[in-house]
Amino acid sequence: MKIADFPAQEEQRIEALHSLQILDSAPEERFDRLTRLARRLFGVPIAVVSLVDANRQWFKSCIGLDASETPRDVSFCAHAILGSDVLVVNDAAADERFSDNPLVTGPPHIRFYAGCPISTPKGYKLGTLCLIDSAPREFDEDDQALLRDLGMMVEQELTAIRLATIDDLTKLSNRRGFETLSQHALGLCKRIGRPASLLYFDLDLFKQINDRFGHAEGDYALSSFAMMLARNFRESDVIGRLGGDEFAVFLTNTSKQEAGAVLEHLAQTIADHNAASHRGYDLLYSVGLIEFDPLQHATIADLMSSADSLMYEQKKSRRRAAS
Ligand SMILES: Nc1nc2c(ncn2[C@@H]2O[C@H](COP(=O)(O)OP(=O)(O)OP(=O)(O)O)[C@@H](O)[C@H]2O)c(=O)[nH]1
Repeated sequence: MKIADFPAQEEQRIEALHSLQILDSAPEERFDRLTRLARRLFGVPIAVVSLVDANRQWFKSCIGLDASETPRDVSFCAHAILGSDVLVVNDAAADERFSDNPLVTGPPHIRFYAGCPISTPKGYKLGTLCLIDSAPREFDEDDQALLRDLGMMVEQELTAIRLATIDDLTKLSNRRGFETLSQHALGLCKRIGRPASLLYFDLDLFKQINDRFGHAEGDYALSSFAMMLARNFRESDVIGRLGGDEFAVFLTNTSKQEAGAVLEHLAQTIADHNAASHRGYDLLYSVGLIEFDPLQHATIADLMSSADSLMYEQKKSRRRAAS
């Protein structure tokens, strides 16, 4: 069996995949519709939207197969994402890359495979729309063209997810993405009885950056702040740009005291950035920190509203001090 090589720019590819926040998400009709359609059009028993993660392939939609993932080592799709066009394996038993693959020698006894790579707009191949049969098959040019068309529809659905939940400028979650993910994380903390905290940031005097240095510099300032947030918090924290110059971070399994320590570290990072950047202005912010209290906060919106109020108190007292 040949284990597929890693594609070029594997790290960026994985980052693009993870940024969609789609892995381990619930099944969705918009993808199931396409795998059902593929199965019917080609008359194959199995059709899958498979995403190739660091060590596994995970199935966003899987019709005709009772599995949600397999190790990457045995994945046909890990081979398919190395090319730019449909990978066709007419008879896996006669193909030395796959003949002793456990998915060929054991269930689901793959003999035929056709996988159309699914790309991001930047060209990272996240996975495939693939067809599987337990009997060998021919797959002519017309079949491949049809599979490409269906693959493009999967790409469009993935783009729609990205646009709906990711902020284009900073690549952080947008408000909708942040609320969805942090509501989910809050549910988890509640269930296992762990603390959670939320930070609500609003840049100070940001409008002046736009006014004095132009909108592009304002964009640069927002991106720099976002990057420092991303660098300072853990991967398990949810970071979002809520809109304009407002950002929030939801910290799982973190008390107010612990979040305060992370905040001090962030303050130092930003002070270092300001000292080194020489752009004619400093990045300044007000922040509200609140720990989840089940008696006060039923939803993430309650938590955000409390943190927003605290942020605003800080902003007001800074304005008073400055005047
Ligand atoms: N460059 C840039 N500016 C933006 C973007 N989104 C919103 N803004 C601007 O951000 C500014 C936010 O306004 P405020 O929050 O009132 O500005 P501020 O100067 O930080 O005010 P305080 O919070 O009271 O200190 C507005 O002027 C918006 O036009 C963006 O994506 N890029």
